[in-house]
Amino acid sequence: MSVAHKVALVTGAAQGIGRGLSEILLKHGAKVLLTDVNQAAGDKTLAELTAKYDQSRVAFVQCDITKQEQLETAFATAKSQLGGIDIVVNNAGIGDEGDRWENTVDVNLKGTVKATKMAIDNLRKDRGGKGGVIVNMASMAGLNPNPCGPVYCATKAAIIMFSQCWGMNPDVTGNGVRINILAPAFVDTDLVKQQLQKGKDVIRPDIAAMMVERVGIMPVEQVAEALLELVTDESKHNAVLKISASTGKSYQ
Ligand SMILES: NC(=O)C1=CN([C@@H]2O[C@H](COP(=O)(O)OP(=O)(O)OC[C@H]3O[C@@H](n4cnc5c(N)ncnc54)[C@H](O)[C@@H]3O)[C@@H](O)[C@H]2O)C=CC1
Ligand SMILES: CCCCC/C=C\C=C\C(=O)C/C=C\C/C=C\CCCC(=O)O
Repeated sequence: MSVAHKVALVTGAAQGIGRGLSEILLKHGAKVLLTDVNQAAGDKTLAELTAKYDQSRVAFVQCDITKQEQLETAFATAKSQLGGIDIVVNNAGIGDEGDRWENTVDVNLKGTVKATKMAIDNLRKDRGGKGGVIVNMASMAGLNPNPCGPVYCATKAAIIMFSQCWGMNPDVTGNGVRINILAPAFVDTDLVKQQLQKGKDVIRPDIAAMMVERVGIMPVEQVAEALLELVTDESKHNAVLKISASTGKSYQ
């Protein structure tokens, strides 16, 4: 499926991986609704992207994925402002592992669950949608255990299982909806910089540093190419695409 003229909604799109995923979709002709909890960063990214792409193809709406009503507004905005919804990328996530670990469950797991359920409801042909594809952002940390971020790893493992359970539901597949999962290893973003370089909220940052040394850190663009594959290749459904700087892409 070509993404040209399709409408994508991307969560956590103001910076990092989400911004990169949004940009590759724009480059290939999609319309993109950037959504993010951070209004200032979203406004800045929108200004930068409208300077590069047709401004009728990109918009921003503030949306905290833990808030049902803000998600509803975001999905409604994609329809009213960009003309529909074909692609939903549930990318927003955080890595707090210290005293704020419950936030990590709230955002990574509960927020992704809320947004996925809303995406399914909006895409299903029997509910007025056109069908389409959902890509949920997991992590290699949700597949390979490590001692550095037990809560983070658990949320990412849960995203994989949750997504695959919905992805094998005939009410979803039978109504034109594909669900895929992206599982990157380390990517060059603020999340990694803050958690690894400053040791913020990472349990055993020394071991995390050794993992980075062994696996390497990818540019955001490498993850964006992997997303495009999951969106455009219609044979990919319930696929878990792993990607790392050292081993490249492979399907689980
Ligand atoms: N950077 C990495 O090495 C890897 C990151 N990931 C995942 O990729 C996703 C993006 O991470 P990065 O770009 O690295 O992080 P980042 O911290 O650079 O960007 C995350 C974005 O999500 C937004 N966000 C945070 N909480 C939100 C909420 N409640 N609602 C809406 N937006 C929210 C932030 O404002 C920010 O713009 C996350 O789900 C992360 O777990 C997965 C594998 C590796
Ligand atoms: C979870 C590691 C500590 C926290 C570091 C900060 C952010 C990391 C975010 C990620 O999602 C990192 C992704 C993968 C790390 C886990 C495994 C990589 C090793 C894969 C392998 O064994 O080949």
